[in-house]
Amino acid sequence: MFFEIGSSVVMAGVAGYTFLYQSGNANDNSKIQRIAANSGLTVKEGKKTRTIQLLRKTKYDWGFEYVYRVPLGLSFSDFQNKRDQLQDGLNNKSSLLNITLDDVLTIDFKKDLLQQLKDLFKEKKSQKEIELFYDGALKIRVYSKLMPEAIEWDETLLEKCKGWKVPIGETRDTFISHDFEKTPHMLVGGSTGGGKSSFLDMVICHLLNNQTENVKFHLIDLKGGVEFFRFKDCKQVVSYAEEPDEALQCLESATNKIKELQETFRKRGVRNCKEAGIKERHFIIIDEIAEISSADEPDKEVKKIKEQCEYHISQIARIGRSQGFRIITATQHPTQDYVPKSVKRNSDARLCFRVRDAVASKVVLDTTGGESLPKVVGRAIYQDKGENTTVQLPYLETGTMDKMTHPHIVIRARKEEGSTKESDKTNGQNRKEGATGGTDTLVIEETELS
Ligand SMILES: Nc1ncnc2c1ncn2[C@@H]1O[C@H](COP(=O)(O)OP(=O)(O)OP(=O)(O)O)[C@@H](O)[C@H]1O
Repeated sequence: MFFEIGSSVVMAGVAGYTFLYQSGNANDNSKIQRIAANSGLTVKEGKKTRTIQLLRKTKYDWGFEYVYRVPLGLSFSDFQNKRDQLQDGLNNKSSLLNITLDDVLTIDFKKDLLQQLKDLFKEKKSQKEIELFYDGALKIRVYSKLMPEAIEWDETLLEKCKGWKVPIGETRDTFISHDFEKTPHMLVGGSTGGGKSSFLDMVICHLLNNQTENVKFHLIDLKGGVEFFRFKDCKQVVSYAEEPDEALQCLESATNKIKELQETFRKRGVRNCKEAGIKERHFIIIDEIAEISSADEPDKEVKKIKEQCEYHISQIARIGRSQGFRIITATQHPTQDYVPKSVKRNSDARLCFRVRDAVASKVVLDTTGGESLPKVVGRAIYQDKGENTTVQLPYLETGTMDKMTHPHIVIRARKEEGSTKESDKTNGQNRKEGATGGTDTLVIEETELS
């Protein structure tokens, strides 16, 4: 009897909170409209003052999507500028609870009820987060669960992402990865400090560990080597560049290899590396592609080099996939000038960190949204074959990255003393690729095994 009364009280309490939560949702539309009106998102038409008008409301697992007609005279960016007001307004009731029937069923009535309720309420006390989109109508997504603000990389991700998969991150309720075998080329864009290079580093570490024997890297680090230097002596790195002329050598050697393979495939009557039984995959990774854009280059000679780089990038993106070549390009300046059309056309995967404005978002994603991401490092919109998902990327810290890289480092041949830094590196690489004409004096190649 006592148990029945107790459990009824508990259920009634929980139901009360659940109602509060649900009615919170029910009120979201009127709140959004009030916030819009109070924060000046209105236009005057004669004597009337107009604001947004609800067209439809749809419930999803993650929350609700409200679609509004925007009065003439207001633009999407007017709403984006008021994103914080809209979100804060929806959260001004401090105790919104997201408790479902499943949560209630987890309560064990034989144990300390009060403690269990306290724990449940603590866990379920939720804030709402919003995202804005525009496709002729204003869409406001109200998420009932916050995205994680930071995720530490851990070793279980190596198990979760087998084959040619790499982690992308966590959504509000699931983990997603990217499969370079299914979608080979990727464009990564976002303002400075968003997490682009850290993502590229994580991709390299994953593939070094999960595809040790099959992966080949062509690393082009135009940020002065600060990002990829730790990988340059890895056995799997077949070419490495820090300057546009070195980048050209890297890219040329990649296109030559593609053409060589095309010829072999033709002779063997096979269409691609899968049919040819080739397990090797080449990753050309370029961190900051804007640095090899010919668009604003004043120096004639350098411009020529950059134009050739663009030509090779375009070739690799267009014809490389059947030969097992994948290209990942990253930029903090996503503009039409800096991202070659062929890269965009052929990169079915996109990763867009927060960008300055809708124009930049459209360059990366072909749609707006990247400019409305919250200012959270590692937060991005992942797009695979046109479908967008907001994710929080895991962060692989430097110490762990070094530990993962260390077993793959080999001692390379060094060039004669007095050689320039650039030719030193490329000669070492060319020798590895089998090119002739190097003047190396020392040939040691020692692999440290884990
Ligand atoms: N997923 C993440 N989660 C948390 N912190 C991160 C994440 N990724 C990067 N960071 C932090 O943000 C810093 C900047 O990241 P990163 O260098 O990758 O940015 P970026 O977009 O490449 O910037 P830039 O274009 O200026 O080089 C890192 O040094 C790290 O401290």
